[in-house]
Amino acid sequence: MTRLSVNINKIATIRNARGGNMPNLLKVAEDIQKFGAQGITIHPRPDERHIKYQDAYDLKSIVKVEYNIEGNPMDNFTKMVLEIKPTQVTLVPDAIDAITSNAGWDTVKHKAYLKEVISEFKRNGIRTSIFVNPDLKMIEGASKTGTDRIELYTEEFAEQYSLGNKAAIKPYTQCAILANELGLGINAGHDLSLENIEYFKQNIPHLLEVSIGHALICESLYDGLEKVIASYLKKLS
Ligand SMILES: CC(=O)[C@@H](O)[C@H](O)COP(=O)(O)O
Ligand SMILES: NCC(=O)COP(=O)(O)O
Repeated sequence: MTRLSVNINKIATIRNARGGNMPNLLKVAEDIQKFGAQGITIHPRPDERHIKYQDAYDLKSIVKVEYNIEGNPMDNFTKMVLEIKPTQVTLVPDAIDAITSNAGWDTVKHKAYLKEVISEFKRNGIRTSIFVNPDLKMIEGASKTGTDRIELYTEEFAEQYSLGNKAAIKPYTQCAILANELGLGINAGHDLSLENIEYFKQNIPHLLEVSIGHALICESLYDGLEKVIASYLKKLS
């Protein structure tokens, strides 16, 4: 089974548009869990344009399933994660002003740095995952950082799949096979959707978890969160 972790950044985006508390992020997180999602993901960014750091703290007592916090391990972020102690931290090498995540780690170049931050999180009982492009060298590099898992960055797959290029799955499959051989757990995310998730799941062995936000919230505008989450769960079972 592959677990579904729902990224709720976009709920906070809508809330922040008016400065009030509608929609109520905590209530939505509770409902998403009630609808069967096995995880809640947030990706607070330094400008707090969607998830605010305070949200990350407030969610701690609300999230009863896996709590996954994503971000670049800069000082404020690291301090917050160490205080909250979520189930998992996913390290993403975002630039401060990135519109959204747009690259994985260079796990060879940043091996020493990643090793250091990963060991600090793990010492505190937090599972680690690092965001990587589907590149065998980066998977090999990841295995030398001590991380528990990798998150395959799926934007390129999603883009190519939408254009009809199903062969774009190949590097992802190869990376999943290698990651599993090297003892790494496999997560994936970015631009996954109801359209592409089934094909992705069928072609990625040992896929433990997907985190999905943007498309899932857009799909829910038409069909509602409960129905959309049920559709993902069916495709991931
Ligand atoms: C790592 C990843 O792919 C997602 O967390 C994505 O970056 C969502 O972030 P935004 O909602 O800010 O686009
Ligand atoms: N880690 C990926 C994530 O949390 C959601 O990405 P997206 O579905 O919003 O592109």
